Amino acid sequence: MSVEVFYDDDADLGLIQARKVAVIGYGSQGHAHALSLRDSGVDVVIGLPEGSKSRPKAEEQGFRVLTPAQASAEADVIMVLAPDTAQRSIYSESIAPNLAPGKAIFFGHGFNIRYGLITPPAEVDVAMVAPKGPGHLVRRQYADGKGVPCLVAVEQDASGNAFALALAYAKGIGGTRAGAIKTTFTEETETDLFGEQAVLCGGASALVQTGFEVLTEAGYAPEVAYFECLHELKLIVDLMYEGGIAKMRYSISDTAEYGDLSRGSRIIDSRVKDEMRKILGEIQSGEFAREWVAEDEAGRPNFTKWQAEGAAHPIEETGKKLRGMMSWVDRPITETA
Ligand SMILES: NC(=O)C1=CN([C@@H]2O[C@H](COP(=O)(O)OP(=O)(O)OC[C@H]3O[C@@H](n4cnc5c(N)ncnc54)[C@H](OP(=O)(O)O)[C@@H]3O)[C@@H](O)[C@H]2O)C=CC1
Ligand SMILES: CC[C@](O)(C(C)=O)C(=O)O
Ligand SMILES: [Mg+2]
Ligand SMILES: [Mg+2]
Repeated sequence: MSVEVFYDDDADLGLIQARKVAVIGYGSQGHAHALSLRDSGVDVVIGLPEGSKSRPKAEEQGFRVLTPAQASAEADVIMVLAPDTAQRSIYSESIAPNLAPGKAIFFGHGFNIRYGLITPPAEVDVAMVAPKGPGHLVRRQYADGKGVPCLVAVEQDASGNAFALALAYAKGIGGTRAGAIKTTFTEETETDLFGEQAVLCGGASALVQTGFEVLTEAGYAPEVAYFECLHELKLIVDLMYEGGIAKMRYSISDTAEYGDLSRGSRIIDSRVKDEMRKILGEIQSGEFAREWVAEDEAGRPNFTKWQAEGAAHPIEETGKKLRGMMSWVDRPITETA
């Protein structure tokens, strides 16, 4: 195998249990890391600004909540789980003044290090534990005795022990139950951005919406179109998750499999592949990062407009009505945060 994968037996939980961890941010990833680390016997404090919307939740869930600066001052390991676009100013205002030799700064995604927005001093460890899944499922899997795979990387090894500490952290959130893969900040950042833009989020959302539009514009019932293009996608992807595309093809009918084999490449054709390569190029050159930082600094005008357009898409109304009748869809992501 070309990568190194680490499991529970390879990680020493004692290394992170011996440290105090400040989790900066209590959103999707922050709540999952904080709750699971605490369940793993780690001393955790939360860093959130006064007036943060997340403060009541973290306090209700039994955490000491300090400002990011206070939490960073107390902790030995500072895990930055605030939005990527907020991290640069949090770092300069609250974290950097509280760094000292022997401390470690951790990230859940490499964006700010990869694009040079944060440059920690040489005397601290800089590492990453990046779960390959949404935070609410990171927590749910941990609570169910399972785990979400993580990418683990060290950018700066001041202590000589940064990788072992990062592996210990990954174990504390269940990552080494599923497998922690050793990588670099660059590989994690570029593949993560590519995956979410081209395949997992951008690609999948556009595929689902477009399929729904084609069926409803042709006069088919929105409910039928919803089940066909969105609901059933999970069931098909579950089979891929369990046994790859081969297992999915084993389970579907021959008719579906012939349609898959003969038509799939007409949908995802060479034009789509060229566009994917272009998107990867924008990530590698830093063009996407510059665009996103500028969009955020301008108050996110396009982000807000596109978010509203997505929310107003007819598939959302149809889905809301149908999901209201599905008693088995009973684990809302709001149950943990
Ligand atoms: N979402 C995911 O599943 C994944 C995320 N990641 C990475 O994890 C990191 C966190 O992302 P995510 O969990 O989605 O973030 P969320 O948007 O879900 O949560 C962000 C949290 O940070 C808080 N916050 C906002 N501003 C500040 C600030 N100035 N100081 C301290 N805390 C602040 C927010 O509080 P408030 O409620 O007040 O806004 C909120 O609690 C990112 O680096 C992301 O790329 C990595 C893998 C998957
Ligand atoms: C797929 C989106 C993601 O990269 C993730 C959940 O892993 C993110 O940034 O939220
Ligand atoms: Mg990701
Ligand atoms: Mg991501």
